[in-house]
Amino acid sequence: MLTVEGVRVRYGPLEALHGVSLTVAAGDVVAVVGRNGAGKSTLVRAVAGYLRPSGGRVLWDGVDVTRAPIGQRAAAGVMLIPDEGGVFRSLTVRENLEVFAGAGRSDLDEALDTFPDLRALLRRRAVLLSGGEQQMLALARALLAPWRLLMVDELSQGLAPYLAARLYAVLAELAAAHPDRAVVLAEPHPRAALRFVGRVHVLRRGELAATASPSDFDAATL
Ligand SMILES: Nc1ncnc2c1ncn2[C@@H]1O[C@H](COP(=O)(O)OP(=O)(O)OP(=O)(O)O)[C@@H](O)[C@H]1O
Repeated sequence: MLTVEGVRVRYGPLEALHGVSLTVAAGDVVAVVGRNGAGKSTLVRAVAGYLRPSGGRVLWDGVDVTRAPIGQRAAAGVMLIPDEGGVFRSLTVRENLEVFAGAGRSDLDEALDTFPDLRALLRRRAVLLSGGEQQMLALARALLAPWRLLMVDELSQGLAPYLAARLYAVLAELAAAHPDRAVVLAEPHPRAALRFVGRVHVLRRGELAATASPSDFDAATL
């Protein structure tokens, strides 16, 4: 489904990714781990189209989308929840969900059934939500879009461990229920995510340093 081939990304004079290659197949739930600054966010942003690689290729269903705009990739099912969550802070919870559900679609039940805590918050502005509630809203919104590849950058950031575990479990269940879908978790602190993923890609200083099964993954390799 996704093939990343030798992708390089530069920020001005700094090259943050030095030719990273990996694949994600339908049904996969994978973690991309690495220390702060290793290049995790850069990689998922390049896949989603927020950043233009300076080298290499991103293939989606075999089609070269390296230079395709974000909207075109999103329409094809490639979705990123960025590390700042990406919710519209001045809109209410309901409005945030409706924007993503698309014109004419009023059925928010699928997302609200998955995150029932949001039902009581529908009229609250996103800016007033706690960090955990904002993460739930960001994920709930993503569920309303027609995603096939969902990448979440630092899902566990600022969350209580029980809540992070619940959100990982929701994503893993969604991937299991829809074998044509895949989930990529970019995580600096991978321990809590490991039991939900089938594979771990370790990024180190902009390079893919290792790929391991969660049981073989050794945090010392970070
Ligand atoms: N907008 C930017 N301008 C310049 N350099 C950047 C920019 N964004 C990231 N970098 C640099 O690129 C490298 C990779 O950063 P990136 O954010 O991808 O790492 P990360 O693994 O996601 O880290 P973290 O876990 O801290 O989010 C780092 O050296 C970082 O300083």
